[in-house]
Amino acid sequence: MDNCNRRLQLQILIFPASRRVSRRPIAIGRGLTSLLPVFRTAHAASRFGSPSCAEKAPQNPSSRAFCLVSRLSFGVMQIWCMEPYPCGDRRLPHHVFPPKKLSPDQLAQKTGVQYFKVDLDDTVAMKKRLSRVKAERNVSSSDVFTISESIADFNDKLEEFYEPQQRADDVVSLVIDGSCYYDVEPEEDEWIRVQLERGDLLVIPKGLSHRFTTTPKNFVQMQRFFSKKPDTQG
Ligand SMILES: CSCCC(=O)C(=O)O
Repeated sequence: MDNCNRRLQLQILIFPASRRVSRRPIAIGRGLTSLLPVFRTAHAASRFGSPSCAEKAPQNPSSRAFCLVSRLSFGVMQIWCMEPYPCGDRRLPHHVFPPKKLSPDQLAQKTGVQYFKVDLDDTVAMKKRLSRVKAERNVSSSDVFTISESIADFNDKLEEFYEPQQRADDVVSLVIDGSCYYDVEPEEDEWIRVQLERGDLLVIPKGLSHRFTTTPKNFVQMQRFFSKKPDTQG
């Protein structure tokens, strides 16, 4: 064994993998340091879309990694380009590589999709925003839609909602609790993923191909607004 290999082996013996991860960034504080392995798992999950790599992603869909990373995004809506043929769990992020994020303005320019942040605790502001969207989008009714893994046909529902749809009316949704993804397809096989959380209001213009799924939290409650009766929308 040459000197170089001997040094490498010594390093591995002295700092086994789990310790090496948490040693280097000690200067940034214990709290964040302890999150690093979590970030790494989540990053791996989001970076890779191939079947082999998807297997490296957290197996438990309501994983701690996802919840922590999503909480650390500080409530700003996240939008990114998705790989065209995602393999494995559709609730994983399936970023293109290298990841490409979009701003709400870029999303609007590219797809016509509009996004608003609504402060659900400020009733006056919320009503103002909603009545504007309702007037502009010709909304005549709404319902409250909840999906969670406690419902009997949860997986069937997810299958159903992940089928690409094109609606004759705008799709208007306000997330009241939990989180979800809407994927929109401005060009064939070019998917953009929008992650919505509490207070996010999204308007998908009529005719734009889109699909829906939960995040790994498996729970979302949202108010959906219709220009026709809700029972026409499944
Ligand atoms: C969970 S509601 C989402 C369904 C949908 O995308 C649609 O109705 O077009």
